[in-house]
Amino acid sequence: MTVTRGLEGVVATTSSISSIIDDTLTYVGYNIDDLADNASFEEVIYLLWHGRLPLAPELDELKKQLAENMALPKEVLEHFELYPIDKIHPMGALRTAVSLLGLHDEESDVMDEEANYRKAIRLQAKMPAIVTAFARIRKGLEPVAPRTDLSFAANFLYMLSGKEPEPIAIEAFNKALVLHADHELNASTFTARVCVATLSDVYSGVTAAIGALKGPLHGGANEAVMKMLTEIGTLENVEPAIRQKLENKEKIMGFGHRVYRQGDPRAKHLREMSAKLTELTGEPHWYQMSTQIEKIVTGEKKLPPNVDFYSASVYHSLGIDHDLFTPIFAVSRVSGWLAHILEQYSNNRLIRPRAEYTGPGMQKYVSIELRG
Ligand SMILES: CC(=O)SCCNC(=O)CCNC(=O)[C@H](O)C(C)(C)COP(=O)(O)OP(=O)(O)OC[C@H]1O[C@@H](n2cnc3c(N)ncnc32)[C@H](O)[C@@H]1OP(=O)(O)O
Ligand SMILES: O=C([O-])CC(=O)C(=O)O
Repeated sequence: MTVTRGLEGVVATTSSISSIIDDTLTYVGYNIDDLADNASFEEVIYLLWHGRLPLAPELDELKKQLAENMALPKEVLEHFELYPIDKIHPMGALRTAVSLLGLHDEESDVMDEEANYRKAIRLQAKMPAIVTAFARIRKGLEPVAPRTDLSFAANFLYMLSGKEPEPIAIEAFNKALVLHADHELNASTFTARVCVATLSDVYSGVTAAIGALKGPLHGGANEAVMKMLTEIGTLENVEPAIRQKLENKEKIMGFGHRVYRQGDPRAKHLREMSAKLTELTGEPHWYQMSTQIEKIVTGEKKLPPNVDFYSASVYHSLGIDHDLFTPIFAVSRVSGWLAHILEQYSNNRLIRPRAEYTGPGMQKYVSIELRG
């Protein structure tokens, strides 16, 4: 047996959803730069789920279905009262709420193609309501009901703050959702595919994926970036703090990537947004500190920033609590998870690799009184 640590470079499936070839990311053949500059998140959802861009009536229909399915069942809203909401991480709450949603979906275990598509719509639509309701309830505020006249991006910001968002905030948030939607066989998407390849249900696949995204080596890195920026605090502190971290062999959050070598094509869009938004909020130091960190880390370690690095200062500038950054990643990435789940069902085979055993050789069972 040859063991490839972390499955690096192992091709585990075929997929027609997204590809990373020579550091270029495409969704169904469309370059991410093109989509980031032009597409609405709803169009991207359609693209990932149907393998083509929608015609106008198809997009209208998807928007209508999403809008109709955004509100949460009362059982899910009420469950936030069951735990000390101000002490838990919102990714834990999201993971539990999605699992609970499955219990209140009569079609949860219906395994035909159409039922699975309907569940995909319901889950995609309800993720923003879960994250924003959690964020408000823990501050003693009432959840805000979604509005059918707002886009997906605008609705998220509206449900979070209770105020109609500015056009620039909607544009930035839509772009962030487009950039995070899918990414080939990343850890959380692989998790979702492994789960549903046992012919388990859609809710189980997404619940498992949320668990995988939560970790700081994956989606949890965006929150960790903001923590690092906050701890460093000022532009003057950047140089000594980062050099110290590198000397201590600490990982600098938001840098490096398993697949990209020259750089993550999504980072430049987020860098640009970070420059614009931090200027507008009167906090340009977050952007200046970030570019300074990038200069040192790329210079010293040849490691370029990934999608999580500049998204931190972008979300901060939109007034979003730092521990909601990873749940927002999930609000976008669930579109990719669902596309992969539907693709997995359509051509399923159990995913079950092998492990090379490195434990002790054959041993004889000794009864407990004779051990020691
Ligand atoms: C959406 C996303 O999931 S994007 C990734 C988000 N995660 C992060 O930003 C966390 C920081 N980055 C990392 O931990 C890694 O770069 C990962 C997890 C993204 C990729 O990891 P891998 O491909 O497994 O690379 P691995 O962790 O083995 O690193 C290889 C070498 O580069 C170094 N390295 C990798 N990333 C970093 C980093 N961010 N800072 C400092 N050194 C790093 C490692 O220390 C290691 O050095 P060594 O060979 O001297 O021991
Ligand atoms: O692909 C990966 O390994 C991680 C990543 O960038 C993503 O999930 O967007």
